[in-house]
Amino acid sequence: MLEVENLSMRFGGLLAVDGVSLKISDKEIVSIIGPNGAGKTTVFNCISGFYRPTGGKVKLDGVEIQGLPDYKISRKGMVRTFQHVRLFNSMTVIENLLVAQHRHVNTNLLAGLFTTPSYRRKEREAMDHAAYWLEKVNLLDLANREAGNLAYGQQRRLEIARCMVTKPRMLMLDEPAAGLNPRETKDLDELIVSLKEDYNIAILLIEHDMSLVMGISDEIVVINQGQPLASGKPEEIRTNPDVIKAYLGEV
Ligand SMILES: Nc1ncnc2c1ncn2[C@@H]1O[C@H](COP(=O)(O)OP(=O)(O)OP(=O)(O)O)[C@@H](O)[C@H]1O
Repeated sequence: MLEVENLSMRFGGLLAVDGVSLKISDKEIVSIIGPNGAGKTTVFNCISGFYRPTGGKVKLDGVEIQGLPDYKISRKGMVRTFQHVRLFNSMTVIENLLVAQHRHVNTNLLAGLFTTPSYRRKEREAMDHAAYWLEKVNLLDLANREAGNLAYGQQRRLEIARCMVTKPRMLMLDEPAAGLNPRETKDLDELIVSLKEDYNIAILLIEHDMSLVMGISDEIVVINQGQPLASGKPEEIRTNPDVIKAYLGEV
């Protein structure tokens, strides 16, 4: 589905990403790991259209999409979360999901002004869809709370629901377990696996929690100082001497 070939990104004199390649198929979980500052988020930013890569290709179903703006990439079904939660804090939980759906579909201004039957039907569908995903991430009871008042773990789940209401093919999660307690991490683990198994979503994950990564990934890509260090199945990565050295070097 998605192929990243020889990606590079330069910021002035710093080559933050240098020759990174990866592939992800439908219904696959691929994780990008590496020490702090390795270039993981920069890879995400290049794939999701926040940066125009300096070099390399990003292909979706064989079609090059590198350099397209983020909103066009998300309309192709590739959506992401951020390292730091970005919700509309003063809106309610459910409003956050309704806005996400509106921003994703082209809504007709006139239909909205005159509240035509088709507009009302779409509104109802959006509401049902939002409620469905709130239930799935265990936030339905909190639908009318202000998003900014939710606990941190709940905000992270709301972010995932906000991606899912747009019916993506691929979800890109940037450190979703950061700041979660063990119970919340376990719930997140189950949620991610369910998105893959039950909704056929491809998931690209950046995560520092190694037990989460090792437990759910089909494939792991390791980058170090912007460059590819290793890639393979979790058991291959766990025992790879170069990977062990890169991580020990960080401590
Ligand atoms: N917009 C930018 N301008 C200049 N330098 C940047 C920019 N974004 C990232 N960098 C630099 O690129 C390098 C890689 O950063 P990046 O955030 O991609 O790493 P990371 O692997 O995601 O790190 P972490 O695990 O700490 O989040 C770092 O040296 C960082 O300072």
